Amino acid sequence: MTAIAPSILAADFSRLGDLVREVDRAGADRIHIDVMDGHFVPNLSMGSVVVKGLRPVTQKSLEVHLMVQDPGKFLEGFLTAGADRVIFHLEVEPDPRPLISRIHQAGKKAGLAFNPDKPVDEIAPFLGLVDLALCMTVFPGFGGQAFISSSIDRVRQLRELIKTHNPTCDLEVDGGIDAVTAPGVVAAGANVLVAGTAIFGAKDGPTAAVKHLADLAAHAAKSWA
Ligand SMILES: O=C(CO)[C@H](O)[C@H](O)COP(=O)(O)O
Repeated sequence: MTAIAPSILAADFSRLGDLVREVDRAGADRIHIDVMDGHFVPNLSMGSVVVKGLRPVTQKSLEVHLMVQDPGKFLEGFLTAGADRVIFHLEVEPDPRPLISRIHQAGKKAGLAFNPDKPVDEIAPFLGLVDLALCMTVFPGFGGQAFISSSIDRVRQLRELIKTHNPTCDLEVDGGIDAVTAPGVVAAGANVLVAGTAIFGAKDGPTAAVKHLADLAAHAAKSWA
C-alpha cells in the first residue's frame, strides 16, 4: 500500500490543528513536517514547537524532515517534542551512522534524504541501517515547485537498491507530487508520497485530495507489486 504524507508546509497555519485532523481522518498515513534553517536551504520554516503542538492533535506518525546544516544539534528537541521519524540529509552527514544510531536509541525511526543532484548509489552503504530513504524530486527549500522528471529513473534505481539491501525500507518521494506525477513515481517504486500543495492547496479541499492521491497510487502500485 502506498502511504500519503501531507506536508504541512503548504497548510494555512492559522488552521493547522484542524487541517491535520482533516487529513488524518481522510486517511493520511503520516504528517510530514519540513524544517528549514536558512543555511542548508535558502528558506526558514518551523521548529520543534510545531511538533509539540501537533502531538496531541493526531495519533498518526509525525515525520520530521530536517533540511538543516547541523541536524545533530536539533535532534533531541524534535524527539522530545514527539517526532516518530526523523529524516536528515546525506549531503550534510556523509557518515550518517552516528545520527541514525541516536534516533534508533530513542526508539524512533530514521530516514536518509538526498537531493536531485546526488548520485543515487551513494545511499547504498546506509540502506541497511535506515527505515526510510527519501529521494527529493525537487531541490529542497520551497513548496510548490515543479517535479523534476528525471526523478523517475532515480526512483527506479533506488527501488532496485532497496530490494538488494533492505526490502522493508520505505522509498519516499518529496516535491511536486500531485495527481499527474504520483502514478509515475509509484510505478517506478515509491511507496510513500509527500504532497503539500496538491493536498492543502487543492480546489476540492484536503480530504478529496488525500483520497484521490491514495486511489491513484493504489492503481499505479499494481504495475510493480
Ligand atoms: O520538502 C519540501 C520543500 O523543500 C516540501 O515537502 C515539498 O516541496 C512538498 O511540497 P509540494 O508538494 O508543494 O511540492
